[in-house]
Amino acid sequence: MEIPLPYLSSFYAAALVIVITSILLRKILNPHRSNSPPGSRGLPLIGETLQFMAAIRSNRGFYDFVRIRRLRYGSCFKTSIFGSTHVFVSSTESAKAILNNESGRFSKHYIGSIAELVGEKSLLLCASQQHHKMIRSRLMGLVSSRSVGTFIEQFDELVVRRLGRWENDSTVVVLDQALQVTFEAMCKMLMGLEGGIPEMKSLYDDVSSIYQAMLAFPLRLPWTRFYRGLKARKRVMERLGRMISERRESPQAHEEDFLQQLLAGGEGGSRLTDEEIKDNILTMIIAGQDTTASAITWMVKFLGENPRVLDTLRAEQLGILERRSGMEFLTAEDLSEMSYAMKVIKESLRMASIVPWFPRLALKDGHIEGYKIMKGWNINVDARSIHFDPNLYNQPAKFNPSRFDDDEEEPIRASSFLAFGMGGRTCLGMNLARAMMLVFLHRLVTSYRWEVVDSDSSIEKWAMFSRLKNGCPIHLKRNSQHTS
Ligand code: HEM
Repeated sequence: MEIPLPYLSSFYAAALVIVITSILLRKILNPHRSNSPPGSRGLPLIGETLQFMAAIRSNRGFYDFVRIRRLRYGSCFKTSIFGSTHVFVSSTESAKAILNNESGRFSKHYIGSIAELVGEKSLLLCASQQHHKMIRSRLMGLVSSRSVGTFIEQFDELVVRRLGRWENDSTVVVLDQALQVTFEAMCKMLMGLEGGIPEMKSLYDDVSSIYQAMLAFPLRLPWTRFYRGLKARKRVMERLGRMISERRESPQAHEEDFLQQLLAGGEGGSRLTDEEIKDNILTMIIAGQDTTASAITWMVKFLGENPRVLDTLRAEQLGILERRSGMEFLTAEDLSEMSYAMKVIKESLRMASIVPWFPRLALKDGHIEGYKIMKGWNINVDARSIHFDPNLYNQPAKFNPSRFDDDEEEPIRASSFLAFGMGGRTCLGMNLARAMMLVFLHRLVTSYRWEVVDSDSSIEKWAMFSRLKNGCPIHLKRNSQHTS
């Protein structure tokens, strides 16, 4: 049946009047919206949560949700996820203002499910500046130059042992190897746990379940990912609780690891509570293991795809290997000589943008990039977009470590490189992360030649940090002239 033309045009005219009236009414009833950042709030109540969840479950990764909207709306846009308004910003000026937070207008804020999984006493979550300062100062012992020095040698021992087990002419999955070695390193440093004991395997599985639950829909039903994460957290907390009790009963029986330092208390008798200690040990494992392992995996992939860069890197690393011949494990001094490797690391971190955005909460009404921001909104600094901004990085999609040369005409400014964040919440473990990446790189390029077997760049579903789905499988040939 055909609808007569006059009816059709009056239908369209009526629809147009309704749309215009509703836009005008919304502006009159809610004056704040007029200067609000562009973007869609999606459906009533659920907003754009379904689209966000779809991105998490896709092979393009959860950043794709942000990327699409950034292209559609520009460098500052808003959306609504899990019942809250989220604003994403990607100019370096806004990033500096928000992350340095001199105005005190912002605090750190994660979605509730993450807070429940890592624990409310975690450094990652401390919202009050004073509480954050206290916890951070107590955790600083982990990254003192003495601790980092000891850690480098311990980590090198673990890497040498692991790479020594790889068979010539075989294929290994870099992500699996890196996750295991970074996990062993964190457990050794934090709790004095040695690899190979059965406890480590169950701890590894529990930490993986917690990680996998971080972006899951927060449903507490026994078959859900979130519920499994909460159960795993409970087991980790119980295990840490038992460890703390044993150490209190016989303090001399334990070596000087980080847990022991925390139990001993700081200068002036300041101590963290058991809850603070447990939440922060878990935080360090999660923050330290997954990020660093993902970064190592991307780095190996980028190097495999850029043979010239790999040749320059190998020449530098073989030079260092020869200079230190006969010495056992790498030291902080050795790492300080790895200037090209350091640029490879920076470039890999830029391109991988492991932590793609940094979440904050607006504590007051205010303005960002000329738009009105309301108290209680989530403000996210989109670091990935800054890392790929062609005004800041020439040919941003090209893997080019030399862009970090000191004598570059326009050196890269601190606010353009946000791999470890900026301001008071800068990554606590960045020196450990850099050290792990340098050590892994040194041993890999001096012991093996490799080819990336599967160049697929799909992102792992549900991953909180950007991780390659195939884990980057590489085929290895032992470098017979230069084994350590
Ligand atoms: C390549 C590896 C790593 C990357 C890319 C990375 C990245 C980041 C970033 C971007 C932040 C700041 C987030 C924000 O401002 O919202 C951060 C914070 C943090 N990172 Fe890392 N991280 C890495 C490794 C590590 C390691 C090895 C540890 C510990 C052993 C660690 C512990 C932490 C902690 C505790 C915080 C919270 C700091 C605070 O709020 O004061 N990270 N990390």
